[in-house]
Amino acid sequence: MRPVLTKLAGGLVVSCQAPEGHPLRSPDAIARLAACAELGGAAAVRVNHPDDVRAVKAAVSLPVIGLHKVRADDRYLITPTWALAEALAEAGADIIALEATGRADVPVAEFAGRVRAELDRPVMADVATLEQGEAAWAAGADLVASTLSGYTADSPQRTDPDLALVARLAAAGVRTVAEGRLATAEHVSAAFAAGAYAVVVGTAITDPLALTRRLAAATPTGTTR
Ligand SMILES: CC(=O)N[C@H](C=O)[C@@H](O)[C@H](O)[C@H](O)COP(=O)(O)O
Repeated sequence: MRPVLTKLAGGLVVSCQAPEGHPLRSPDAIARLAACAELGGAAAVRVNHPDDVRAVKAAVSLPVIGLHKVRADDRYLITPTWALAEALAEAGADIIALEATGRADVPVAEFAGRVRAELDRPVMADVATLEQGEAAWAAGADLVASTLSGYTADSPQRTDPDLALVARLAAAGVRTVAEGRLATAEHVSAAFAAGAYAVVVGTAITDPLALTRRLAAATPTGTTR
């Protein structure tokens, strides 16, 4: 196993991302979120776009999982092309996350193989289903993440983490990362109990806008403001 992967074992990965229009949308703000993650005990961070990867690499010594989201008709795809993966490696990403739902430009076996061989980086395959996860693992992905469950038509639509998928992937011998809607310490513990190798938490740590909206909506005046 590549050394960087061992650093993630049993650890918390903090996803430090902010979309266009968000008050935290700047590489400097993302780097500050990553610094908080490092001080707080995260094992790694997950970062969108080469500009943010560069800023984070300069600010922290944690491993960086790089991705590049591309807007499609229905949702964001995760690093769906070779050129985007190449740019993330150039920016210093230690692990490349990519779309492994069948919607990348190239089949997952070819994509994962090229990232590992030509970019010399481990691959985190973002999937929505057990079948996609098993296929990505068979294709040589180093990590398989439940990231996209709940965001595709072929996966269960739910508001809590898909820990059933995590458990099934882990039981199939896949090195599995629990990602997507983990929001509490109980979710984190349950993900490891289900067999996760690592967990990723984003919104619940790094998006004060979403957190404010959720709690403001629970106030008597929240819905009228
Ligand atoms: C579906 C999709 O595009 N997920 C993205 C993947 O990088 C991010 O928007 C999520 O914040 C990340 O997966 C962490 O999940 P959560 O924020 O729920 O903890």
